[in-house]
Amino acid sequence: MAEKSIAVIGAGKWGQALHFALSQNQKCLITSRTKRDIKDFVDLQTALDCEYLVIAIPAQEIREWLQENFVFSGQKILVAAKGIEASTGEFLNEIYEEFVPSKNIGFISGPSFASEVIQALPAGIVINSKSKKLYEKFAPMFPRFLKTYYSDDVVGAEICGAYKNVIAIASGICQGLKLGNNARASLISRGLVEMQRFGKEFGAKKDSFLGLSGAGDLFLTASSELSRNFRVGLGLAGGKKLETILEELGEVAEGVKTSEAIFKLSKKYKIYTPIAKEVKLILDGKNPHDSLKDLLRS
Ligand SMILES: NC(=O)C1=CN([C@@H]2O[C@H](COP(=O)(O)OP(=O)(O)OC[C@H]3O[C@@H](n4cnc5c(N)ncnc54)[C@H](OP(=O)(O)O)[C@@H]3O)[C@@H](O)[C@H]2O)C=CC1
Ligand SMILES: O=C(CO)COP(=O)(O)O
Repeated sequence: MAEKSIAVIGAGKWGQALHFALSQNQKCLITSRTKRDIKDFVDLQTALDCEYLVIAIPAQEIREWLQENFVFSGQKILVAAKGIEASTGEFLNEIYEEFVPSKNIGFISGPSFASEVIQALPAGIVINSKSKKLYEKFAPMFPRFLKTYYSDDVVGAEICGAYKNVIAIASGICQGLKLGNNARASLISRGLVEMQRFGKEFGAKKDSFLGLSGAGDLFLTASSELSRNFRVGLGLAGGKKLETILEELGEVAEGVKTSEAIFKLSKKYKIYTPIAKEVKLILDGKNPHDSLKDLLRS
């Protein structure tokens, strides 16, 4: 293993932004499934040989990718994805724990649009890990424009990052239907309560929902057209088919599949999650107007 070396795996929007950020303080390599003519691009094996890895492969794809490509040999890993596996309802930390010991892994959360990070605009992110030592190793690798915080609430951060994408879809629908700012604020704040209620069932800490990982990322994503999930909501409100919306987007919107996972988990554990449920029903074809009426009117 090449000691102190770092690589980003997955050169999508977020992977490239993280590569840019991590290249400020040290040399950072990058690799992806599709070869690209970009600075520091290497083959997968060269990246896997690095001591530090940042993995920016979407949640629904990661299990298969790990099974096919990854052998643990002491690497220290940060997971950049935000989502819950729809086929099993498993959180990313549960998937990764089959491959990586918990002291070697952390999860990035917090409000951080790739398009702003890649312009070196300031943001606060949280590195969530059972190991503070891991945080202390990664933190100095980030540039000053990304202020890093530590939390040991891995499951809380994961639920915040995944759930806010679903609320962002609902918020985009609300905006697309022109229901007004009051309605949108109601939806976002009820969404925060819903996320927290869901998280409680899995041992998440309340504070995570009130800080950068929860409220921070929710307010960002659920109120901006820079969010892919918010744009999915706008498209649904405009009567577009989901397939068309995703094709036009050309990037991942994790909230779509995550709403399925939340629906499943809520049923299994009997958790009251009305917004996520309506998002799932809309994605399955329910009229968005009827859904939002059901949610917002008494
Ligand atoms: N964009 C953002 O602002 C932020 C995104 N995130 C999260 O980061 C994750 C990635 O998002 P983002 O980079 O924006 O998404 P993109 O859609 O831009 O890119 C996803 C990348 O994942 C790679 N990929 C997809 N499927 C596979 C697979 N089966 N095997 C290997 N690689 C695969 C693709 O690589 P290739 O193109 O080489 O085929 C693609 O470039 C998501 O979970 C997202 O929620 C988190 C914070 C901010
Ligand atoms: O997680 C994000 C910002 O923190 C990005 O959100 P979208 O995937 O909706 O664009």
